[in-house]
Amino acid sequence: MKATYLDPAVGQYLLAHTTLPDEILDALAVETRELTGDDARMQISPDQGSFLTMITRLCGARNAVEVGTFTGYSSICLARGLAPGGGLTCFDVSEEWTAIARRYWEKAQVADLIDLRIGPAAERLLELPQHPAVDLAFIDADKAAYPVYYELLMERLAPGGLILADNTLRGGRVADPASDEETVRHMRAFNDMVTADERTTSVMLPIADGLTMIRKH
Ligand SMILES: C[S@@+](CC[C@H](N)C(=O)[O-])C[C@H]1O[C@@H](n2cnc3c(N)ncnc32)[C@H](O)[C@@H]1O
Repeated sequence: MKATYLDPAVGQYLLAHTTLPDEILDALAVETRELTGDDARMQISPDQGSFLTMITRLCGARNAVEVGTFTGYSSICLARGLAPGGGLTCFDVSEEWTAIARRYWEKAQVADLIDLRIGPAAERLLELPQHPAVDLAFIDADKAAYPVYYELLMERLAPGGLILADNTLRGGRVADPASDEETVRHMRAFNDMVTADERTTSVMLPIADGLTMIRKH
């Protein structure tokens, strides 16, 4: 349970009443813990994975983008929600972590739907054409660069398209005036920028570590 600001009993109840991940995602979570140790905390939570599949499907997304793939959990969830004929373009700097993702894309039978671009996402996103427009994008990489990813994606987003930004609550610390961590300051600045953006409407959801849904007008 990633939502650390929730009462643990409520968190367990919530998980018990959400569609569970399948054995492929469970195996990926176990292998990620074995191979990456503490870095495994970066992986999205099972309830968030179910949400990503559902929202991708509800949007009818055909052209989806992920910034921050790690070992592949969220990319499998996004790919599973794509409309027929759709595709997902993934951006990450790590060959090592995404090699695990590639293995699990094969197991999940979504490898043919995913195009992985290795390198700093702020540079590689510039190569993404404006057409076809992006229907849905998930941002889950280095927090300082969220505003850059947001602008690059907004330029490529279809009217009515969605950006989902992860970790926008930082364990609730964004709302704690005593918290002065660098990533918390970055996330407060990003959240303020999103709220002030008149091109969009947004909703901050208290799922996992905070997930903001931003819809372009
Ligand atoms: C929080 S993890 C992503 C977790 C993933 N969404 C999942 O469900 O497992 C963040 C990822 O962002 C990647 N990353 C960090 N800085 C980056 C950059 N400048 N460009 C592209 N990817 C970056 C890291 O290599 C890491 O895999």
